[in-house]
Parts: sequence; C-alpha cells; structure tokens
Amino acid sequence: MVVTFFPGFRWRSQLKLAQIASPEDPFTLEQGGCLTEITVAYETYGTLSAAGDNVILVAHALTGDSHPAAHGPYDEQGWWEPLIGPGRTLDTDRFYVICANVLGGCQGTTGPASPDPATGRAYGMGFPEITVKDMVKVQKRLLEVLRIQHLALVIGGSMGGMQALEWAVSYPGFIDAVVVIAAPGYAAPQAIAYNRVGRQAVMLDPAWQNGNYYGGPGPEKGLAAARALGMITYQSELSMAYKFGRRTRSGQFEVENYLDYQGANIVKRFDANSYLYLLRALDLFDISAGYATYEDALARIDARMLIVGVSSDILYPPHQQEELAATLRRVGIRAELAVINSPHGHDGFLIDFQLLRPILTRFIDAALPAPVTVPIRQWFRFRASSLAYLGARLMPAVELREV
Ligand SMILES: CC(=O)SCCNC(=O)CCNC(=O)[C@H](O)C(C)(C)COP(=O)(O)OP(=O)(O)OC[C@H]1O[C@@H](n2cnc3c(N)ncnc32)[C@H](O)[C@@H]1OP(=O)(O)O
Ligand SMILES: N[C@@H](CCO)C(=O)O
Repeated sequence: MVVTFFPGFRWRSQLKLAQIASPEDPFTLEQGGCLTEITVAYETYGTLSAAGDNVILVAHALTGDSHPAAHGPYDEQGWWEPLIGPGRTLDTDRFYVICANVLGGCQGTTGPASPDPATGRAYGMGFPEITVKDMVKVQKRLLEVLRIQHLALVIGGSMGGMQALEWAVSYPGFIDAVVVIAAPGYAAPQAIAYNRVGRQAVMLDPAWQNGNYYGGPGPEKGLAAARALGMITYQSELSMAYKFGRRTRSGQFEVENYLDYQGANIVKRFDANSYLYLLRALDLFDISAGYATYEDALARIDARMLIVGVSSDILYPPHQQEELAATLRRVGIRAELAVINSPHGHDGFLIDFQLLRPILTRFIDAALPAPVTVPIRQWFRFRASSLAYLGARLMPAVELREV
C-alpha cells in the first residue's frame, strides 16, 4: 500500500490511518465503480467507554479535515475548537469523539490525488464519482474496523450536516441522536448553480489539463476563483458590509483583497480535483435517492433529530431546514428545529459558537442524558460512611469520574 498526500496536507501528531477496502474487500460506490484501496485519516478525542455507548461522530464540511479541535495546549486549533474538548459542548471527558476526512478529500483520506493501485499514478479524473452516501459508508466501515457498534450522536454543518442526515437515514438503529446544521434534505438548483460555476472556473484553467496536473503547479487561478465564488455564498450582505464596507487598500476594494486572500489560501491547502469531486457530491445530495419518496427516506429514521439553520444563509437558506424539520415531523420523527439569528451567513456554523452552544447543549442533555456521576474524591468521602458505601455498591449504574 502506498500512501501519498496532496502537498498542502498537514501531518497531525494524533492523525491515525485505517484501511477500509482491499482487493478482497472492495468498496462499491453508489454511482457505480469500486475502489480496492481506501485509506481513511481520522482523529479521536476522549476515551471510549467500556460499553461503547459514548461515541460522537463529527462530520466536516467541504474543505474541512479530521482535525476539529486541538489535542492539547501545544496542538494546532481545529475548525470547531470552541465546541469540542473537556467540559465543552461535545465534552471529551464524557464522549469519545471521532472525526474522519471524507472520501474524495485530500487531507489523508483517499481521493483523486491518491495513487490508483492499477497505474501507480494519481487517479485524477479517473477517480470514481462519489456521493455523500459513499462518504458515510466509508465512515461506517471505519467504525467497523474500530469495533464501534453504536453512535450516541452524529453532528455536522453544511456537507457535514448532509452526512449526519445520511447517517440517520442509512443506518437506523445505529444512532441515538443526530444534529444537522446549515444543510438541506436535497441540494436546490441555486446551490447547484453556484457549484457549476466553481467547477467551470477550475476546468477552464489551462493548467487543469483534464485533471492530470500532479507534479506541476495545477489550476491555481481556477481554484482560487472557484473558492472566491464559494466564499461569497458562505457569507451575507450584512457580514460583508460590516467587514469590508467600501474600503479600499492597494487599489482594490477590501472585499476583493479578502477574496484574493481566500483564493490564495485554498490553493495552498486543497487539491483542485478534490474540490471538483466534492462539489459534485454536494450537488448530487438528495436524501430520497434510492427510496420511493422523500418522506419514505426520512421515515426510516429512528434517531432523535435536531435541525439547525442560520438566518442569513444564502447557500442552504433556513426555509430548507424548516422544510426538512416539518417533513420529519409529518412522518412521525421526533425532530426539533432551531434557527440561529446570525448575520454571518452559511459559515455561521463555524463562527457563531455562542449561539450554537446553548441549542446543542440543551439537545444533547435531553437526547443523551448523562449517567449519574459521583466525583471520585466525593466517593472516597462516602466510603467512610458504611451506609453510603453500601448505597454505592447497590447502584452499579453509578459511574465514577476523576475530578
Ligand atoms: C467546516 C469545516 O469542516 S472546516 C473548513 C473551515 N475553514 C474554512 O472555511 C477556511 C476559510 N476560513 C474562513 O472562511 C473563515 O476564517 C471562517 C469561516 C472559518 C471564520 O470566519 P471569520 O471569523 O468571519 O473570519 P474572516 O472571514 O473575517 O477572516 C478569515 C481570514 O481572512 C483574512 N481577512 C479578513 N479581511 C481581509 C481583507 N480585507 N483582506 C485580506 N484578508 C482578510 C483574515 O485575516 C483571516 O485570515 P486567517 O484565516 O489567515 O486568519
Ligand atoms: N467554509 C466551509 C463550509 C463550506 O460549506 C468550508 O470551506 O468547508
């Protein structure tokens, strides 16, 4: 097995790799074709309980990776840092959090930049078409490798929210609760239209060379333009007015400087072909695919659902989350809806932690009530009293926790 990473890939001290497909056990894709080798890059936080009942799967968005939070004070901060860690919303003193880079990505998991075992060269556009369902199936296989048989929670925003919803529909009985943030039940034409222009920007760059640019500079201008367009859809009129106004610097509007900066950044950290494949997976997302109706698909769910929208999201606007939550309720699923009142647009799920935190905490407390815990120091005090000691022995469900 050869593992190569896209040049922008950053090795993380706690990154783990798992093989979830082989020539003997190939991975069949939803749109056809199969992969005989899949490496999955993932990170974990906290400790798996003996009963295996404390696992949270965090799913990342388009250009995210397996690093939602730092592993310690000297580690690089992650993209959901304020939500994950000891005592935080996804409390790693209690939960075992797993986050994996998606299939088709370029941050350690197999994607178009990975070597095709048949040729030894990068797949490029020879990589099979992938869907959100495939991403989730890869995560399920990863959990099988890790011998995890149950998920307490799946949570994600944007493409991560699509994965969370896909988990709920594809694997009923496997999950207690699911949080879908800033994601729809299916990609609407306007979102597909944005992605179409983004893909064209990459593919019209002469340096794209039909995807065979590995070893050379690649379609840097096209990818930067695609990201600039994407960034516009992740923000809002208000957030742009507030951040940039009509200010200028070096002969350009600040908003132009910003888009240039974000374009230059993506080129450093992301593979253009991965970008094409993941945008296509976003467009193909329709939770009803493979089922008779949208309602039939959603009716399969038996997890408790929380659907969260961002009021100023122009990419997957809140009426799409309202429709999803209403349909879930109509088919008898226990679903809550919350719309955060944020000016930050779609990327509010990466910014508005003070708004997300209480909503998530309330849902997690209700859907996944914590076992009664007795801090260990207190337990030793109890032990002095034979009555309390006896009580503790009579209650095997009481967990002891270090404080
Ligand atoms: C969800 C996942 O799974 S992970 C993917 C998340 N990461 C990304 O999307 C990467 C791109 N980053 C971003 O879009 C944003 O940083 C967010 C959404 C994460 C946070 O948004 P905000 O806090 O509003 O940051 P904002 O958009 O103002 O600034 C982002 C960057 O632009 C820079 N910037 C701001 N204004 C300007 C300007 N006028 N000209 C040039 N650069 C600018 C900032 O310095 C900052 O740089 P840095 O990322 O190197 O620190
Ligand atoms: N800004 C985020 C969310 C996009 O949906 C990303 O780049 O992944």
